[in-house]
Amino acid sequence: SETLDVAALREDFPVLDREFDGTPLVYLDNAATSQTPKRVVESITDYYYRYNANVHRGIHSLSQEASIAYEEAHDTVGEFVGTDRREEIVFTKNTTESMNTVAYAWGLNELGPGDEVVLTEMEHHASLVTWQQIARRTGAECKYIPITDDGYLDMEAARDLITDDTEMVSVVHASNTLGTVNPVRELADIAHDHGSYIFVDGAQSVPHQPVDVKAMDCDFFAFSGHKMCGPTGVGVLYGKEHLLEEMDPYLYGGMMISKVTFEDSSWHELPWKFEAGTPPIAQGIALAEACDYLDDVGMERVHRHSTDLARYAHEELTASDDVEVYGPPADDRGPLVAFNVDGVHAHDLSSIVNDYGVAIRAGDHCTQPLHDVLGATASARASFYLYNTREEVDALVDAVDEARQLFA
Ligand SMILES: Cc1ncc(COP(=O)(O)O)c(CNc2co[nH]c2=O)c1O
Repeated sequence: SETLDVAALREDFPVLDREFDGTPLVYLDNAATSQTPKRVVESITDYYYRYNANVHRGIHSLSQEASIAYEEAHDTVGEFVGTDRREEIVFTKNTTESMNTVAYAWGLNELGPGDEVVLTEMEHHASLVTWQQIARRTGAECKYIPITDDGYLDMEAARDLITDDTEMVSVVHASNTLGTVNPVRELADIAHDHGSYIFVDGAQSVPHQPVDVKAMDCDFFAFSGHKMCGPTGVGVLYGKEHLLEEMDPYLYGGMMISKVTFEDSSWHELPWKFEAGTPPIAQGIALAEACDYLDDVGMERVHRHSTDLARYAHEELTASDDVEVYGPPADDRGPLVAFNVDGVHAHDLSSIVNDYGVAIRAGDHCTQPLHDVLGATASARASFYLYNTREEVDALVDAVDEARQLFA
């Protein structure tokens, strides 16, 4: 069917049965981290119970099993985002480390005075602070594509800002604050027309919509396992093979080498060149399981379900004229709403709705410069996923109303 059987899916997530003093949990903080289905958790226990061993093909059978499972996990994760080359899929700790890998291994070597890195005003600190500091260390300059009043990227400004001096465009695919989904293929074409690379931050898009890195033509792409039904401790860096081939490693040590003498060393083949030391073996295998889980649910259905909930929440919250929701209109956004209620600080709001079992986030969502642009010191944010329901949106709206009464 075209819709999700949410009641059946919720059976996969025991944590959703939690109660606090008899009040059922209403988990609406999925942009921070998603919940983890039983079969993903079981893949971790199965690894530790049956074939825990260090990888990279130790001679013994247990290591062979662990190595093959870990290597094939790269294939499964690659297929999930549209590449059939495991050489293009590096497992890291998280999106943040994936971005730092390119900023250090490429940026530190290639950037210098006169070079420019073009970001957007809606970047997460994982890319904004990283490129800002690498630019500071190399003498390069960061520029920021502004957003329009209704939370879209100003594409006319983008065309002016991306020039032949631009060496890297780093852009969030789906904003974790505005809900804006950016035209990354168009941005990739503009970047490439000027001889620049493009890095797409997919932390909030891969969990929620079908992603094809080849159709997008991005040079680098990053996302995190814990936001897409996977465990914490594993992230992914996708890179076009020839670019990763040309890049120096980011971290040095065991596993990432081929030959080592006292004088010098040579590197292992891709993607292992970028996976120094003992990698997140169980986590990588579990991330592949999470990809299979989401494929079984159906990413088009996940996307439709989550964005429908965000649309409903937007409409219900803005029915009160003291609520401001940031970002694009209700019917053109990713699966989240960041908002403020006049007279109720976001932290107070999230604390009060928590008394009703509703878990949302309050703060800057690691987008402080964006909040400066929005003229808000903080915002509350509800973010949805495949296991949330319209009744849970109603619980949010009712709890917000309780907060409103308290502060009236
Ligand atoms: C767009 C975006 N980029 C990068 C990251 C960093 O991911 P990590 O390295 O796995 O932490 C996040 C996490 N965003 C959030 C983490 O907590 N609340 C959030 O909105 C994000 O939303």
